[in-house]
Amino acid sequence: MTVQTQPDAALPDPADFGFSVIAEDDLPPELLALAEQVRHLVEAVAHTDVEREELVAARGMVEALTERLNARRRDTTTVLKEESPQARAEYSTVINAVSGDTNPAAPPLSLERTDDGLRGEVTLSGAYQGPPGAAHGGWVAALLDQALGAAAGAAGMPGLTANLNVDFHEITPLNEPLSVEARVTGTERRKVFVSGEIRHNGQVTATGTAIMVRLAL
Ligand SMILES: CCCCCCCCCC(=O)SCCNC(=O)CCNC(=O)[C@H](O)C(C)(C)COP(=O)(O)OP(=O)(O)OC[C@H]1O[C@@H](n2cnc3c(N)ncnc32)[C@H](O)[C@@H]1OP(=O)(O)O
Repeated sequence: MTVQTQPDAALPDPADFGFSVIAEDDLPPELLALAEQVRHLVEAVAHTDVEREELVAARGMVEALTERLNARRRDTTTVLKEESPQARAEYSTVINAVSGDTNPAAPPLSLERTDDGLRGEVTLSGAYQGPPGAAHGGWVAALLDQALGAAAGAAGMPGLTANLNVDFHEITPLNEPLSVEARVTGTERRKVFVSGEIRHNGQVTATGTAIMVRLAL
């Protein structure tokens, strides 16, 4: 198996598939701030134990706010074009469940290039709980899936996850900074082999490997 990258000119352009493409500058900072505030709201709703009258009042406010925000909606499939320091264009969905800055459901995980792949930090709030005090395994897998897929994309080989294996070595704690790393380990025709891990305080909590199948051009 060999690790190869391809020139930018050969990378698929999402616009060719009919998707709307926007740049980072097109996302107003006010939207990022709103999404962050709503993450706090979700965490508060998940944990609140206030009186029923307060719950009814809060629901009314959130209902009114939902109506205001729905006045103008972005297409779900909108793609974000990011210019990396190396000037290679990278693409991701704006409303990405794991890394979407404007998606309040996303933790969000943001990744940066390292010598051999990508690395990022993320903290999962109590809203991502599975067992008491620990992250839900599905979300641990989602962090790895995103990082592994992004590592293939950052290496010039964007694709879809065909197979994902996750080993859970320790519980992944909530409300603690986690580091996520991923890299390409090999290629075979359209298959891109990737591996990665999540660490808390340097201790590996979960490892993952995946096969990404490159988009057929
Ligand atoms: C843009 C960059 C940033 C993106 C970051 C996003 C991260 C998030 C990643 C995701 O969550 S992706 C969403 C979850 N994945 C999917 O929804 C994929 C659904 N499956 C498919 O669409 C197709 O099955 C797939 C594109 C993966 C493969 O179909 P193809 O018809 O294009 O491929 P084909 O069947 O010809 O197989 C190509 C190679 O992959 C191999 N392969 C296919 N499925 C496999 C599988 N499940 N396990 C192992 N190998 C598999 C297959 O054997 C073959 O290997 P060989 O070259 O050795 O012959």
